[in-house]
Amino acid sequence: MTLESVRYSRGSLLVLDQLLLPQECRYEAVTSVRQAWEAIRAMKVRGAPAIAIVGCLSLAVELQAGAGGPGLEALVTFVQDSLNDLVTARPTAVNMAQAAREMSEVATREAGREGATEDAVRERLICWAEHMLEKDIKDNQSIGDLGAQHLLERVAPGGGQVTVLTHCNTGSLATAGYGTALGVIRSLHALGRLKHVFCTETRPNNQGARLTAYELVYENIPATLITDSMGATAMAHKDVKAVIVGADRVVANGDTANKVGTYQLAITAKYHGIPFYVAAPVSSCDLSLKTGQEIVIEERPSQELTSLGGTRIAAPGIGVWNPSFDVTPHELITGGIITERGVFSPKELQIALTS
Ligand SMILES: CSC[C@H]1O[C@H](OP(=O)(O)O)[C@H](O)[C@@H]1O
Repeated sequence: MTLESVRYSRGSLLVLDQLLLPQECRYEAVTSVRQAWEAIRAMKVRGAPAIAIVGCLSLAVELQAGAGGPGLEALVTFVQDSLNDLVTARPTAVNMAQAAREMSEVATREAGREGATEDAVRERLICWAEHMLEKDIKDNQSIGDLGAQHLLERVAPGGGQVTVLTHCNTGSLATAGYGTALGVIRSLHALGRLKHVFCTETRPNNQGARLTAYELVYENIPATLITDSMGATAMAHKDVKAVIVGADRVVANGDTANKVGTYQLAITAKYHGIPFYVAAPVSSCDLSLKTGQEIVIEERPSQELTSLGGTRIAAPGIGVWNPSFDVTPHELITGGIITERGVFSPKELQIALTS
């Protein structure tokens, strides 16, 4: 059985409180968009695809319970207001914003149909959100398989096993299941071609140590935890053949926002001649932005740096800068961008996704 970030059945949404892992595996009911917003903001649920899925499913749960209306106009306004609210929970990952745009279009289109009824529009919106959940798992499996194949052809064409390094959590917990970068690692393991994974500890909330390590142990994948600052020495001494990370937003020129620390790993990988891959669904690609400079980077509360488990560790009075993400320039993404539609160089991405 794989780990589930989300448990959903019509009218009921449970999310795994990831702040409690690995000590406790507790699911929490989400019955409203407001609760979803709070769970996303607090990082109980996290990861670009999982954020969008939980956001849209929370709206589906409210719609199933009869929220919105009466009347088509009031229903559409309720849906749009709810989606606009969800987008504000965390700004960097693009998936929630893309999903909000699409779901909002569905609401407007369905409500505008001749003879449209409130019940029919409600049903269509709920089905749309449910479909997201199914699609994400399939997309991740494609990312995993395409990425593993590409990576092996590049770094181990003659056969044999490979050691890889990954950053942050991009697994089942960050998606509807299987994972993006961690999906590639799962596929390598399933093929018998994975020798070892190095996973970084990662801020905020030590997601690598608490979540990625948990998933790797759970799946019996051979893995070692390192601190973020050990990336260079791991590449120099541990026969790392590729670095694979996820993404919160990939823009038109291939620049990629991902968990802070990604950028330094990409520089280090280039220095060592190690291919650097980004694995992300098309829903994490934002072709409306030309370069990474346009991406809004979320800044997290200072307590995430100054305290550990509720105990203050930093000198009182010290200033804090705590960006949650950084942007890796496209020229450092030397392996490619792995999507469910194929593996593309940053230069190829825009044309590949629009043709
Ligand atoms: C497949 S998830 C992509 C992305 O999400 C994480 O961000 P966060 O934990 O802040 O939600 C991280 O940057 C992952 O690489």
